Order: sequence, then structure tokens, then C-alpha cells
Amino acid sequence: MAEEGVHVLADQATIGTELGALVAAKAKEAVASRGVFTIAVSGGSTTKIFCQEMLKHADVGWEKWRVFMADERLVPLDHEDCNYKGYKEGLVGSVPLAAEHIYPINPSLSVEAAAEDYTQKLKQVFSEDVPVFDMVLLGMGPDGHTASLFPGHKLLQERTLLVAPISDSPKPPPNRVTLTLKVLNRARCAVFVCTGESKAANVKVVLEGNEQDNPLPAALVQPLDGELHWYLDSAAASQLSQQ
Ligand SMILES: O=C1O[C@H](COP(=O)(O)O)[C@@H](O)[C@H](O)[C@H]1O
Repeated sequence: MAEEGVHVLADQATIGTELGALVAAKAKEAVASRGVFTIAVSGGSTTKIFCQEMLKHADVGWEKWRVFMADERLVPLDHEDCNYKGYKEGLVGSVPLAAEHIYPINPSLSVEAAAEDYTQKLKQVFSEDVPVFDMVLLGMGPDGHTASLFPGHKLLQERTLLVAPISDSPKPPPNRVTLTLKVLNRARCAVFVCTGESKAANVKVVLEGNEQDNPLPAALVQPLDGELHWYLDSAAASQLSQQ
């Protein structure tokens, strides 16, 4: 299994292979020691890389997986922008992961009520006051956002909520729910997957900027007692001083 840190790989296919090996190892370890593997997953480019790769892994205890969305857009569950849809269609029926073990938000609620409802869904699965995910799988937008935590947004200061509503997302759609940093930073393992030249400038800011003053949401994901991995392709890593 890869040591924590920054992994610069040639391309998306190689990232898929390495990511799949890490996820498989963490899932087997979690199922063996705690009987369940809990993962929060992201939308955007991460979905396809993850789903395509995980189809190759049969023996990862799929029946014991519990899959939550790290963030979700408040759109119908069959909408192209729905993160849940990507995982349901990408995995269910192809691996032995039950549809009811992927947890969608309820898009028929207001964004505030959907966040509260999703908090209750977390509480049905986790016994801790603050859920400890075995893994949070994250992407980073070109602006440095991760999940639905955006640069300069007040949610970066949220200290109480586990799941927060956002109704002014600068990236459409505006209404979303997101796990907060309080949850992301309790994970046993946080994994970023970042590809493409458009991310290169902020990859450098996050990974080589001043830790104390770093304003970007992705830089604020620093698990208190867990591993942090960054998987980058050569384009996303192209502005790093050391590759
Ligand atoms: O809006 C979102 O964007 C981020 C980054 O997406 P990417 O396509 O640039 O990888 C994603 O991680 C997040 O889950 C999603 O809701």
C-alpha cells in the first residue's frame, strides 16, 4: 500500500490503478478490523476514475461498504449533475454493492432540511458524535475548492455542523450540501485525486504554499489522526518545484 504523501503519476489510467490498490487495501483492512468500510466520495472527475477502477476489484468486501457523498448538488437523483447518480450507475449491478448502501441526499427538501436529513443518515451508520470515515475521496476544482467548500466562503469557519447547506455556490448549481471540515478532518484517510493542467497553479499553492496562511479549502483538509494522500497526473503536478 502506498505511503501517505504526494503521488505524481503519468496519467489518469495510472492514477486509477494506484488509487484502486489503496482503496482495496483500506477497505479490506477496515472490514477485517471493524466489519464495515465507510467512504465519502466526491463528484466531478473523481467519480469516473474511481468507479472504472473499482469494477476491477471483486474481493474488497463490497457487502460491507457504506458510501456517502462528500458533497451533493440539490438536483433530482436522475439529473446529470447528481453525484449520487454517477456512483449508483457506475457501481450498482456491476459489483456486489447494494443500492441502499449508497446514501443519497433528499433533493425534494429545502437545502437546509436536506443537510439536516443527511446528518441523520450519517448518525444511523456512525456511532461517534463526529463520524470517522475510513476514507474520504476528494477532488479539487481549479479554484481550490473541495467537496462544496469554496475559497473565502463562511463554511470554512463552520465548527458545529457535520453536514452544511450552501445556497450560494459559485460553481453551479448554487444549492448544495457538503460534509464540513469537522468531518473531513476526522477521516482515517483523506485522498485527493487531481488531474489536468487547469489545477496546476492551485495544486502548487496547496502543496507548496505557506501552511498557516493557505486560503484554499483543499489545503484545510489535514486529518487530525489520519493519512493524507494526493494523487496527481503530470499535468496537475507541472508547477510543483519537486516532482
Ligand atoms: O462541484 C464539484 O467539484 C469538485 C471538483 O470537481 P472536478 O471535476 O474538478 O474534479 C468535486 O470534487 C465536487 O465533489 C463537486 O461537487
